[in-house]
Amino acid sequence: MDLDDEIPTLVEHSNDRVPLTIICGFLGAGKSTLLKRILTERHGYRIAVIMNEFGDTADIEAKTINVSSPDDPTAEASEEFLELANGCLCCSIKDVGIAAIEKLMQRKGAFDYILLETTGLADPGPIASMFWQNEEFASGVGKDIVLDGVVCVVDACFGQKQIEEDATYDEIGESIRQIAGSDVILLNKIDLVEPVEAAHLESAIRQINPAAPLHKTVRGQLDVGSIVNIEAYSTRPKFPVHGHDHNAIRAGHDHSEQSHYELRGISSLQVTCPTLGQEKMDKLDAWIRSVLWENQLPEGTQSSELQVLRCKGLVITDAGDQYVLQGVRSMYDMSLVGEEVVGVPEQGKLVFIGKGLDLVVRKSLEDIVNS
Ligand SMILES: Nc1nc2c(ncn2[C@@H]2O[C@H](COP(=O)(O)OP(=O)(O)OP(=O)(O)O)[C@@H](O)[C@H]2O)c(=O)[nH]1
Repeated sequence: MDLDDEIPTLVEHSNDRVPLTIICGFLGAGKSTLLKRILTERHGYRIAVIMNEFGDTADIEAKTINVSSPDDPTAEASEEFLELANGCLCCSIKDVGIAAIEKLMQRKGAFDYILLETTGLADPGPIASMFWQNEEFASGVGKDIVLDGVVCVVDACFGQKQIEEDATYDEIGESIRQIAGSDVILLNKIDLVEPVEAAHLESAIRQINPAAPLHKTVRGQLDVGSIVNIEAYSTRPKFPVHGHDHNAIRAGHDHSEQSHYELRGISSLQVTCPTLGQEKMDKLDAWIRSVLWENQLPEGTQSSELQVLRCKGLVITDAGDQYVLQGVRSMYDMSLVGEEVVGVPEQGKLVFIGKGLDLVVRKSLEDIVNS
């Protein structure tokens, strides 16, 4: 295989793009409830929401605008736009693919943010990759859009069961992929479970994705600012501090009852790193390329089924420069943080989420950053 063919080119984003957040989540977890709330609440954002169905929105004060083509009257039933009193624009389209987004972008100017519900598109990875990296897309409708982040709604009632079922398959299950690939997690329907159950599920989620902030919600009630404009793909990652570390399971070190997720499903690897000189930066880059592109360690060590779904990090050089690592599957970007960021942390941090991130992989990475 010619590796050069496989190297993805990252798209340069211009500033006047409309940010887009992908909302994924388990079936019935509360994605539509969250979106409907956003569509009716006064929050000051002009958000275009793409969802597959309106459901019972008769109570939403709105006028229906039919944008279907006169040449294609059959499209009438499947595409609808509602302009809402709070400035939001609701877009109901059966297919949430490119065509839907193209239709929406014809109304550019009517909104300054897009929320995309991924009903029927269980794994957010491919769509996140499309907005982030796909050059063909970027030269078309994508030139007006920038990926802001991925939000996952987890059902507090059934999330635990879902994760456990997914963890028993050889392949990484959908719910685990969703949690792994997200930048913000909503643990919804918290009103329906006992605190101890919620804590248990939170631990399982933390084990899969320790890097995403988690909000416990009832009917998706939270500050809209917690899920929009988080700039997950363009700023320094904000690693949450977990208050209950005895609950938060650290991958690779915990042998509690939940460690079977690590064996069968996916786990995370977190490594703090001191400031790095150029040589170590180069080695780190080579390590990331090997792991993300070739699914193996640079020294050629075969690690069982190594596969990274998501990575994030902050790396600080000896010169005080800060680089942000962002990765979705095989794509990654290591970009210099602009001077507008005040204050340089003393150490960096790297988080990898995926399969096969065992102690051998940890040691290989630690050897580079700590040597
Ligand atoms: N008690 C309770 N019910 C909720 C909550 N959030 C949503 N629901 C209910 O759960 C059901 C499913 O919610 P939806 O918002 O349709 O879920 P969804 O994720 O969009 O579902 P799909 O599109 O089918 O995947 C609905 O009956 C909601 O009213 C919550 O926090 N608490």
